[in-house]
Amino acid sequence: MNTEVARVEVAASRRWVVKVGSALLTDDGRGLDSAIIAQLVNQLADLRQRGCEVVLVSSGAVAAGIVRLGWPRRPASLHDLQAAAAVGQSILIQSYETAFRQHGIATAQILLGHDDIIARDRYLNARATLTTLLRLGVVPIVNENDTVVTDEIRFGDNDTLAALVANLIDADALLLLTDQQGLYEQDPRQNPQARLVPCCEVHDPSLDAMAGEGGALGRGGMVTKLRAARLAARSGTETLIASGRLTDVVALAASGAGIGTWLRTGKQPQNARKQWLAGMVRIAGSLELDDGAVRVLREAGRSLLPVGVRAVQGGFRRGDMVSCHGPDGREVARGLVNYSIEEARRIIGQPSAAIAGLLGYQGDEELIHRDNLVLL
Ligand SMILES: Nc1ncnc2c1ncn2[C@@H]1O[C@H](COP(=O)(O)OP(=O)(O)O)[C@@H](O)[C@H]1O
Ligand SMILES: N[C@@H](CCC(=O)OP(=O)(O)O)C(=O)O
Repeated sequence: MNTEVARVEVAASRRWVVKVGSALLTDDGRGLDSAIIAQLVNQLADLRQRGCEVVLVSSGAVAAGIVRLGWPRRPASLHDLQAAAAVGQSILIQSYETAFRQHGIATAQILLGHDDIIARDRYLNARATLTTLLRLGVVPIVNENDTVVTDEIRFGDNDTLAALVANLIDADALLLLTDQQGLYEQDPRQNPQARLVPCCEVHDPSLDAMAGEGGALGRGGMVTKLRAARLAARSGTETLIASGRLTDVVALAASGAGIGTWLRTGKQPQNARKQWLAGMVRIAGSLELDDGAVRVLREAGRSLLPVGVRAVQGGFRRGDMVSCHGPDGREVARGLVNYSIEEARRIIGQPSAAIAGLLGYQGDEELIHRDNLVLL
């Protein structure tokens, strides 16, 4: 694996997901470390100054809540953990909002479960909200919705959540900040002589034997980071695992400096994204397009508007995958549809400006947005 090429490519990344683990943020469970938060926020503000978009995925709610409630250790009971997360989440978000405000940057709290990203209709909603926030210049701060999820809080798996967010917004790079310099050939807590892996193809099977579990806070360790990097690679996102304690780690990562462990996708991002979208779900229906719609999809890479659709078939709901055919019956594209079949029947053949009048509410102007469309 050519480390130099990898770093130069990643230095060109524009859309970043940065994930910060509890181990780093809470000094291994001793409450939120405001110095680390301030430092991190300064660095993310600088990244924004370079013209990059940033989504922050931050853990730390449970650890902050435990300290606020005066509990001596992490509880075993699921409901206690959920209560601690609820207490800690507001402390966490308040700390970030205060720190980002110093830079004139607004933040947004986004609480998600894995199901919110896997269910097709919620996927579209989450994607639209996140991309709208990025367009508005806001930094979304994502955490698990610990009040309602159970598996995630049990396994403490914000690494997977960060990867799913990277898929959701087609991030160019995923930066996993933790308390180690990167992935070592063996857990350095067990073998301090272990060597750092600087760069590797993400699907290389030799990595599995290297990655071990997490520290005292009982989380996923490098196992979930490696799994997250593999998930992120589905949408062409490159992953860097690095130490959040390294001075200027974000700037170093963004300039392609030789730090941490890069896990490369080995694929063109566009191809990876299309394959991922195409292989995602079963086809729930079909749309018959007119010649004009086929042409703009193929030649101009545009979204599919209701006006270019002549007929619809199947039993699809918002967020389902549908296939799009030309007048000659040949399949030209597949994509995630913004309306159910009942709604689609009422708006096809009509200009988007008429949607509000036809449905009684203003939905998306496209039947399928170009970001959710794969040409065949
Ligand atoms: N091969 C490895 N290289 C580096 N760290 C490893 C490895 N295997 C296991 N680990 C452990 O993973 C921990 C980081 O993961 P975790 O505790 O889940 O942190 P975070 O809160 O940042 O997600 C490290 O402190 C380390 O003990
Ligand atoms: N939602 C939990 C996340 C726990 C978690 O994933 O922790 P980590 O492995 O440190 O990223 C919290 O905020 O405490």
